[in-house]
Amino acid sequence: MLPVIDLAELDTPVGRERLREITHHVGFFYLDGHGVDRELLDRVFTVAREFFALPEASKQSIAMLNSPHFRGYNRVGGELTNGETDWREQIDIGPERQPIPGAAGYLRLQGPNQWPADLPDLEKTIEALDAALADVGMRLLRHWAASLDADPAIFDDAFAHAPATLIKVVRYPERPSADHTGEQGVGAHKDSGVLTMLLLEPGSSGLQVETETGDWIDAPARAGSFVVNIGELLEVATGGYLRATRHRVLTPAGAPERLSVPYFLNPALDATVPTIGLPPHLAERARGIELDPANPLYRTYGENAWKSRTRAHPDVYARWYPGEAEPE
Ligand SMILES: O=C(O)CCC(=O)C(=O)O
Ligand SMILES: [Fe+2]
Repeated sequence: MLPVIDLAELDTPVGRERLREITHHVGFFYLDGHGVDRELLDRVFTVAREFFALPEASKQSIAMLNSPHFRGYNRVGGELTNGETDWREQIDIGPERQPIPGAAGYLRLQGPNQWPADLPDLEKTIEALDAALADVGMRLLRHWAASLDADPAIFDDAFAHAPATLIKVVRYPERPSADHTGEQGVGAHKDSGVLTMLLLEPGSSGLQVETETGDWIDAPARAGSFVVNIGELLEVATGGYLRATRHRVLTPAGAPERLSVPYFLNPALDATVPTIGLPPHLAERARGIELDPANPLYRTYGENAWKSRTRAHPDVYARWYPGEAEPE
């Protein structure tokens, strides 16, 4: 089972050291004591169910294909990980901002969301969730910084102006279905941002996490907890001391469906996450940044995000940015 950390534990040096070691070795844990209102979390899953139950035409009216900013709905099978089709439907939501006129490259990720006209509660609920989780996420980041003997506020600047949080509301249909017998709900990947807080529907399973020895362990939902994991930018910021762990979701076999809401806490698109100068006893245990030719890691969040968005949604990329280079 994944380790459990209570947020209150992190007020002590011993608790912070535990956070640091867990995220050095495992990179994933259950977070208890986060203080986010239970009723809000229930509301998130209620509105998620309502969204997925909308008629296909309503969902398609906010298709991501309409959005040069990679926002909106993707039907089941409309997304790729490692070049393979993921078996999930989802809506991708980011900060509600105007596009940047004349923007090039990753700055084109900034822009408005698409909201379903038939479900006004979705926007309100996601807004409330964003406020609550941004607060928990920033507290965690300060604890991480302190655990690495850095200034606890070292990450604050990168998030102070226009953080590029991404929230997904996801449904994995059951397996097998008439048109899908494969296991890939979402293929093995690292998250591209700083840290992810994952809300799992109570009772659900299917998430698997890769261990240091290359085995896969199950991470079922745990009542009252979020699952937290490190993204690639924290691996980069710590020279690989903290681990951006690969994970995947198997489509539910013998269970009706699975809902999840991953919350990706990301800095501003043009922010470069500061490199943390580790004290010698930690530096000697840093593994270095994983050099995977198939998955380059960038220090600027927007570059990393552009890589992951264009790879996951080649149809959106081709429609809005024809003639640009293959996704990296
Ligand atoms: O749905 C889940 O449990 C995990 C999803 C995930 O890893 C992702 O969207 O990055
Ligand atoms: Fe993920």
